[in-house]
Amino acid sequence: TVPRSKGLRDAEHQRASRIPSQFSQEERVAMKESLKGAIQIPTVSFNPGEFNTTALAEFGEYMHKVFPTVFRTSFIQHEVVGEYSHLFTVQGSDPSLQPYMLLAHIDVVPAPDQGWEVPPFSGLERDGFIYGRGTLDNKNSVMAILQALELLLIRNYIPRRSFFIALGHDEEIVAPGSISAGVRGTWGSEDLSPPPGKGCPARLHVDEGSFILDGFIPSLKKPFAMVSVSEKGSLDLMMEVNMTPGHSSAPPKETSIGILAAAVSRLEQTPMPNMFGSGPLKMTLQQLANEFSFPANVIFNNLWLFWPLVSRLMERDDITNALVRTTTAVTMFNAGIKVNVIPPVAQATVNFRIHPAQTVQEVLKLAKDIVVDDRVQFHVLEAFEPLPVSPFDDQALGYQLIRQTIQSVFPEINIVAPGICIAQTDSRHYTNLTTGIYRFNPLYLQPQDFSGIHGINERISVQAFETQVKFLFEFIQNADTEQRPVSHLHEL
Ligand SMILES: CCCCCCCC/C=C\CCCCCCCC(=O)N[C@@H](Cc1ccc(O)cc1)C(=O)O
Ligand SMILES: [Zn+2]
Ligand SMILES: [Zn+2]
Repeated sequence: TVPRSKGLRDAEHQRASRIPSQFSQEERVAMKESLKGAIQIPTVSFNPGEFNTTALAEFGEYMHKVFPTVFRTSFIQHEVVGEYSHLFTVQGSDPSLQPYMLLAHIDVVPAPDQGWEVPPFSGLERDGFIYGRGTLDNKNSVMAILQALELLLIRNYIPRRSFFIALGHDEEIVAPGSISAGVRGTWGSEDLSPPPGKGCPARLHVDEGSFILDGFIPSLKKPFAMVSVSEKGSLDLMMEVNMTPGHSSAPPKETSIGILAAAVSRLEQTPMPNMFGSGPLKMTLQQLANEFSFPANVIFNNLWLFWPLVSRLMERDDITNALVRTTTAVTMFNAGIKVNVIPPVAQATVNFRIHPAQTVQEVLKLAKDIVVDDRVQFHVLEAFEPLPVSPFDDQALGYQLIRQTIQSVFPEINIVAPGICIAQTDSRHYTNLTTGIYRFNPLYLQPQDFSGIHGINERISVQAFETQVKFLFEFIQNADTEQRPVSHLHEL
């Protein structure tokens, strides 16, 4: 712990130099217009190596235009990494303080027009919401981080603790993560304990990957903040059936399409085992137990007895089901060359999101045991193991900084709980550099909002975006604390 005198000075310093997170009406209008402009640039990632490079280049110029102070501040270094990713190094006044990293991504998934109330790249504002692809995933974070920094700099802020802002351009494709590869390249090290002066100096990473969750669990009436201290693994498995093509007037009993469709159907009809009780979920629910109304509070305070009931209830909803098991999503099916030709090949791709209690190999074996057809070939396209759990006890400074900022910006939220991200984030590329990886977007999220992520009518309220800027404005200042991680190998 920091000695009292130093701690006191630290607190006094914090009080004396604290910049209030109050923004003028003009600044609030400007920040929402900046987000709209960002949404209008279609920075779509399609497949590995298939990006809208024109839009990505335009976005780089756009950042210079809307955040001029960030780009002209002498203690901020900006580097373009991997052609379209951006790494900002903000040099603090106290080099003895371990730096941290804020992550976000510029690229978005495609958004066909159909189903959208407004065109997905219009950035139109309706009833207090800004609509568009990337408003939640993840241009809101890109713009909020840079906006908060711009507003701090305009108010003559000088950070004490250095930090990095890593804005990737390929998060939405399975890539080596150009920004992380670039960052590692910049720091010249791949390992957790590099020689002095080498390696990733940032021991705290904050990325997308959770929210203030509102309405995801029946009988839990109050929203709570879940900070993801881990994330599920993933396995992209391509299944293929090859057969001799021929005239469709004399077809075999089963074609390659029929064989593969049956295999895929067996996978869909046979969910992976329910792993409730092993992984961060139990911790999340135990922290929430007393927030539930009766009798749920009794149930969640006695999971040793009621866990079979809880695990069954959580299976009923797609989102909470994703917390208790490895999920199976058949996302691509390609086959056939012509209506009167027996199809030579059929391919299907299955996207598994792996529960922390399982491994890639275990899921692969389970899938083969479910398909149980040696005419089906298996090809692993990409795989990531579930990530380690980052420290979240009272000594974990990174987690505590996030918790502290949540409580100051969202005073109405009285529960901050660790949890797991059911999706993947760019932070998966940094696990060999630090264990202090946290995923949290300071936004309220309701189930219907989740359907907008990679779906239709993705939107963010103007007020929520302003609050996200406020959160980062506060977080960056909170991180200036002189408190240091305790010696027992804790990261920030
Ligand atoms: C106990 C309370 C209930 C908890 C309810 C949880 C609700 C959902 C909350 C957060 C989900 C996080 C979604 C935002 C981050 C998504 C980031 C993303 O889309 N990542 C891609 C990365 C990827 C993976 C595989 C690929 O081939 C390409 C990209 C993703 O799809 O995961
Ligand atoms: Zn994302
Ligand atoms: Zn995404």
